[in-house]
Amino acid sequence: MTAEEIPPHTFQVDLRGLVDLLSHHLYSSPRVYLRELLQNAVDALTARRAVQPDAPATVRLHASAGALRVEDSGIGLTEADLHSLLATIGRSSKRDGLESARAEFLGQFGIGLLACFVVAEEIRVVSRSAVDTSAPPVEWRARDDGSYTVRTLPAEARTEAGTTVYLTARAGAAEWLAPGRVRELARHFGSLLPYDVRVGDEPICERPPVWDRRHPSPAARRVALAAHCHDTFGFSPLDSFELDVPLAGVRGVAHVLPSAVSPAQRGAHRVHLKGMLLTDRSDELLPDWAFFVRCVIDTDTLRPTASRESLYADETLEAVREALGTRVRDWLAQLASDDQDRLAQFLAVHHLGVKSLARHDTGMLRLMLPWLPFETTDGQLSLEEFARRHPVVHFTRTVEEFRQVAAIASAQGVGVVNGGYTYDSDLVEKLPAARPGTAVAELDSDTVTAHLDDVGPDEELALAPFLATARATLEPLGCDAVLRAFHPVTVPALHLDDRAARHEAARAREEDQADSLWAGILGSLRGGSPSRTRLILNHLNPLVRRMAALDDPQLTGTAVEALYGQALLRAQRPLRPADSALLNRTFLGLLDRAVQPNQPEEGR
Ligand SMILES: Nc1ncnc2c1ncn2[C@@H]1O[C@H](COP(=O)(O)OP(=O)(O)OP(=O)(O)O)[C@@H](O)[C@H]1O
Repeated sequence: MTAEEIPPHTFQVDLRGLVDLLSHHLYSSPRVYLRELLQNAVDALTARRAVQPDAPATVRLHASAGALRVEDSGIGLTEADLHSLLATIGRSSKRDGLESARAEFLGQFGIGLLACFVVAEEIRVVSRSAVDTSAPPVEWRARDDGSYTVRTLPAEARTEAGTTVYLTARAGAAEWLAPGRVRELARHFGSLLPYDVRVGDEPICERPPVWDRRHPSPAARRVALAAHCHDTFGFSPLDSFELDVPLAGVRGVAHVLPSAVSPAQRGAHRVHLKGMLLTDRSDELLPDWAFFVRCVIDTDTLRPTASRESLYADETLEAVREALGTRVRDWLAQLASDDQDRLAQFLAVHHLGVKSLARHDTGMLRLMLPWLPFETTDGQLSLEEFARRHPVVHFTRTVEEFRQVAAIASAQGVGVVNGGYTYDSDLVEKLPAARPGTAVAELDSDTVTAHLDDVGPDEELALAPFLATARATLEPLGCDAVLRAFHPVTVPALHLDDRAARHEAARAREEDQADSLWAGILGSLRGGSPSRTRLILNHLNPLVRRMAALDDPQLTGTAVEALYGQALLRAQRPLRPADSALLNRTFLGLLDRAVQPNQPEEGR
């Protein structure tokens, strides 16, 4: 028994479902309907010019209450075209040709006209072919329920070749077809189109684009670019420079932001495709590190996605991104050689971006070495200057370490760079690659302690009781007391910890603040011999010497606690509850001592 033959079926499309899909999911706003109309008109002009180079090339938009008319002098359509192209969703005349011919057009997906249903309940197209001159004008009338009619019109209904699209607004969408709105949208999307496009009588194109205009002087050019930036992005740029990547068919301009932005904030660049604005929110056009510029470009090589609101991620986009990145980099190099005032201005705002770039780009690091600011024991300095002053570039990995050791190290003539800020230690470590011959070494608290002078054995012995009191006082705080001689003499005590001790301190802090379950878990993490912090008492400091000579152990204890508290504050450490309590206690204890009435002398 053979299976019964079932004839093949064709998909039915529910247009209302499709329009809903387009309006709510594909396009970001109903306003794109106008872009699709402009784009179809422009493609029709391009197609006609390809066969009739001298043909007129105009687009006219006329808006009036709830209705819009878009008239082009393009290639036009025959009755057969209407059936096969307009009535078949997904069919496009622009995909039929060779790849090279296709590249001339903006559309390709065959869904653009549907976008009009987002704002219109009826679309009427009246067209006359420029190719088949004997063909009569034809009319296609489609409703949003998916029904359409086609009829032939008398020759006088349209004498010229070309197409007119009429939209009738759907309920609630009339505002999208209002004259003011149409003018605004036409300017927004079409200002760089290479044809004569008008709303009513008003031209909307501003050709040539600002980057292709001639200016009487570089200064005039700068002013014009700044004005363009202000109009387009709403800020006055720190600088503007041209983008020109002929191989990728890209022309445009980049404006440098005048204030700092987070590197995480993605760029919002404006991308025009053959003049038509594709998106004003492109974040994939430039490498991430170039977050300090905003671009406007016109290209004929990049491809849009179906929503036409972002770029298709392919090798071309990759190549364009790289080429534009190189251009931004060249601009920086040029500033470094020709306009150092402006470079300083730029770096004051955007040094983070440049540092991030220099991490992966030794050439850029080399170029920027004299300019990028770093915090060092010699003050705010470039690495170039710092390396010139110090035979070894010592650096710390954290801001905390820098705070602990900076004063001590510099008193000993050891220069230190604070590598604790974003990217800084990476850059210091890259220094030998960018500046051959430079020695770089990490400095940590152990290295510093090793550089501090021991106190002689006799003195150490003599001070043993004082040290014993100091150790007993600091024991409950998990801190050792050590006596050393170091400069500057004005620093009485140093609070030092290594990373393990800091980790342990953080754990202990958590444990203090945690509820009992957490405290149990955190407590079980405690290592066998917890790392301890150290209070290095400076034997050269007069106050410490006087303390060592006290014969009142209670006062010695309070004084040692006070030094501990002061050293913590100096290192800008987070205070544990026990540390805050200690600070209060010692402050009040010392105050109490200070305000004691003089003991009456015996016998008086
Ligand atoms: N103004 C016009 N003049 C001549 N032909 C037109 C016009 N508007 C539309 N067409 C024809 O209708 C076809 C379908 O248009 P539609 O806007 O739906 O898709 P598309 O422009 O081809 O592609 P996309 O979806 O990428 O915009 C076009 O390929 C074109 O052949």
